[in-house]
Amino acid sequence: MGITQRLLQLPISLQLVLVASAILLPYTLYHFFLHPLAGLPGPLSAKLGLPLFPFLHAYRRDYVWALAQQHARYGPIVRIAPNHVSFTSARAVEKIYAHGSAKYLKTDFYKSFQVYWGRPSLFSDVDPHSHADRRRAMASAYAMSYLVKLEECVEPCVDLLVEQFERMVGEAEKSKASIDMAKWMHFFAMDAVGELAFGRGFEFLEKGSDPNNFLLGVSNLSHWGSMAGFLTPLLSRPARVVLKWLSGEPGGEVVGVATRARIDARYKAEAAGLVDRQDMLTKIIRAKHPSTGRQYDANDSLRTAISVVGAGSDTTSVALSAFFGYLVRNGKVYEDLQREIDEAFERGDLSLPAKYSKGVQLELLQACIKETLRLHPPISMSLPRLVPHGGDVIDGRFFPANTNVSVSSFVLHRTKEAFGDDAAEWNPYRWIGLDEQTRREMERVNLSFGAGNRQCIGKNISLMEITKVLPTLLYRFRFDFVPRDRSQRRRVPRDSNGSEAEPATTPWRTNSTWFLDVEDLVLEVSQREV
Ligand code: HEM
Repeated sequence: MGITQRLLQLPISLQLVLVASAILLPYTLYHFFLHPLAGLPGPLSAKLGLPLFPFLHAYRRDYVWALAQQHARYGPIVRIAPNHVSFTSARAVEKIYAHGSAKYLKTDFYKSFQVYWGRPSLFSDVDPHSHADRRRAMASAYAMSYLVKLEECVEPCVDLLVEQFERMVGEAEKSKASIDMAKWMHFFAMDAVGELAFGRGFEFLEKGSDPNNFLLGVSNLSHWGSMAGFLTPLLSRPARVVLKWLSGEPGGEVVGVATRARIDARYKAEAAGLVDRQDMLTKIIRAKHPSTGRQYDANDSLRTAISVVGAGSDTTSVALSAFFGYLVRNGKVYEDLQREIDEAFERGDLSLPAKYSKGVQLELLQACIKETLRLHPPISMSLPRLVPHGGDVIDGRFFPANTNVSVSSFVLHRTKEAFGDDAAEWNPYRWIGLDEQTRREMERVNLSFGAGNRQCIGKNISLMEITKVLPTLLYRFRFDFVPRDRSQRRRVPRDSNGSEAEPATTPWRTNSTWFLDVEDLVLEVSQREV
């Protein structure tokens, strides 16, 4: 009997396995032995040609910790997917995210968001020319000179947050309220961004709740985006359905539903000449395409405003929550910071709510914010870029054109090479009293807001929000972490080093999707005598 006949006599399932192996074998052998990245260390799946490692850990919401483990095991250069290399050195940062250079472009990873919303936004646009046009058109909405106007829009949210805390403390037994700071910081950041980008907050602070599961929708979208990014070329309709199922309901479409009506109403008011409010939405609607001079249409404005919500809400809320999570565990810093804030109020430098221009002068406060963003960078995904035409040398090794390369801020910021022996610790004093040279070296490896042409355009807005709300809350209230036993926790907490933490001593749970989310940060809040 010939070999073909013998094979045909095998059970059909075995025949299918053999056919699949015959097709896949050359593919895996190529990736293992012949691919230009073959020989680089990394997870086996990458060597076999499968993007399983990043996808699986995005799905499990533990991407940053898994990546940190790979680097601890293999060193500063790791092949994490068939065509994706992760680095952890200052030299790689300088090459990949060089300032003033558009050589290394964003990869298809970002296109997953285009697939979701139909067209690119300022954040997800991978084309350097249309991105440059968008960035120029939107520059005035983010300009430093406009910040004072935006600060006025955010102020009612700070007042409302304080009122709600006063109410909760007033109603609590012994005037000590257990408040989930992660939830309330999320409400604050989302309402603030709503005021800026949609002309009105989303009423989370007013209601103290999220009846339409809007925040869950944003969080599920962030999970979706982190998984989908690694599969972009394969994002067929069935794959999208499966990803949607994996990331859960509701999806990001709740954002579109909640925001469309606001944009339409503002367009009508704008046409009738009834808009005198100076917020980002005014700028977004009036923005003109730099080349054609034409205004963007309502769909474009909606996408731009949604991208402000996507990029500017969870990031700020994560930063605020992480700040409290670290502060309550560091008594000495808390004491010093409280003194700095109280003295500023006594001198009359700060008033309620705190002004950005004054808060920015508080040295320790600013150091605490910087340190929080260092150790807990709110964007948890690495920011992949394409090696340009002709290939390039990174970290002493040549990489061919179109290799995906990235540096994870989370992993880089925790290396001793970047931040010294105590890199894994929250130590705000590291940012104080630096000579110019050391400060520049630390900034060189500080990727919290990204770097280069695609650096965060909303950095000043978010620092304004954070600098207003923190001294205001810390002046009015005392925050303590009261150890809780396991039965009081919704889930076993994970500390920011990724390990399952002792529930009694860890104030939060963290997750790594697009954002390094903070959850379940319940603190005991009481009013201070001021
Ligand atoms: C603590 C708060 C924030 C952090 C840590 C943060 C971080 C970042 C990072 C790392 C990037 C670069 C992403 C990449 O290279 O792929 C980025 C981009 C961006 N951010 Fe932020 N962000 C924050 C707040 C905000 C706010 C409040 C806004 C809007 C009001 C905003 C709007 C944007 C936009 C539009 C981009 C895309 C810019 C471009 O590609 O030209 N961000 N952000």
